[in-house]
Amino acid sequence: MTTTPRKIAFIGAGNMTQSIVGGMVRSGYSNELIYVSNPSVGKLQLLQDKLKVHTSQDNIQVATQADVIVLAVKPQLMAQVCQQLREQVPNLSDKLIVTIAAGIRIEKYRQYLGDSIRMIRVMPNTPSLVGQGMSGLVADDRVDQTDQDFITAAFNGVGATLWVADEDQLDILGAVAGSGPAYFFEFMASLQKAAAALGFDADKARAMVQQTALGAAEMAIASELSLEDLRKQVTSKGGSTAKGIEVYQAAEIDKISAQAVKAAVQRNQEMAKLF
Ligand SMILES: NC(=O)C1=CN([C@@H]2O[C@H](COP(=O)(O)OP(=O)(O)OC[C@H]3O[C@@H](n4cnc5c(N)ncnc54)[C@H](OP(=O)(O)O)[C@@H]3O)[C@@H](O)[C@H]2O)C=CC1
Ligand SMILES: O=C(O)[C@@H]1CCC=N1
Repeated sequence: MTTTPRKIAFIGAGNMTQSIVGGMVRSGYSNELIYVSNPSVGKLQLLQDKLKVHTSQDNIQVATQADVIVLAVKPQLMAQVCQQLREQVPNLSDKLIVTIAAGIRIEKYRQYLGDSIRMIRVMPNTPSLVGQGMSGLVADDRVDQTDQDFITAAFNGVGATLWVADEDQLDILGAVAGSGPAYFFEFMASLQKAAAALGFDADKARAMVQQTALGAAEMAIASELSLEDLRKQVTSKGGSTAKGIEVYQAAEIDKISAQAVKAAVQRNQEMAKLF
């Protein structure tokens, strides 16, 4: 998909912006077209040194120059940041507004930024930094195909994209894929600790865990087998894996994941009300 490059401004230079901007530049998006603002200078300096994008401590300055504004602050700060943009950025309704914040609904942004905005909500994740992100997207009915293609291409540059039907689905995607890297890191850390407890030093334990995670993920992507069948391929009858899997199943791993995802969805819904 070829799209016309646009000037894109990120408001907030935290974890997620660092990942997306890093991934975009690495995938060939011109750093000349990327602007980032943040109140403290440390993160801006990092972006400037590594990626040579434009940086500023002034949200209004970067937002005014851009065709696309990406809101990348914590949900708690969104109202305040939007208020400032609404008051001080000329022609806001001509710009495409993208938000990556969890929870907050498009309807709320219309209250914050004015009823005439056009908006896409994206739910990315931090592996965008290494080009392996998973981003969910949903647009309001004012966004045209050109806007959708532009944002799809930008986020395809940092991984995979999935348009979802509505904001309820985005909450679920966020609870699985947005938060998901944290679940996988938690699980990987637990395996690392298990190996360390049996005598491996932490570095070697980490190396074996992360390479195994990578191999399993790549196999899952490459294979047409179900995840269940891939698991069975490893689980020799009467063998060692069966004993390990028995432990996970006895602890009801499916139930644990279902509870974790539900809890995260619920928090997205709470944030929609709170912020
Ligand atoms: N982290 C993740 O995995 C994901 C996060 N998200 C969403 O992305 C958004 C950002 O999250 P994340 O990057 O983790 O958060 P961070 O806290 O890492 O980043 C937020 C950034 O916003 C900056 N900031 C604070 N106040 C302002 C302001 N008034 N104007 C401009 N910038 C400001 C902060 O600067 P300073 O530190 O200097 O105060 C900080 O650098 C959230 O809404 C979250 O829901 C979505 C998907 C995944
Ligand atoms: O924890 C959060 O609220 C954000 C959204 C998904 C990942 N981080």
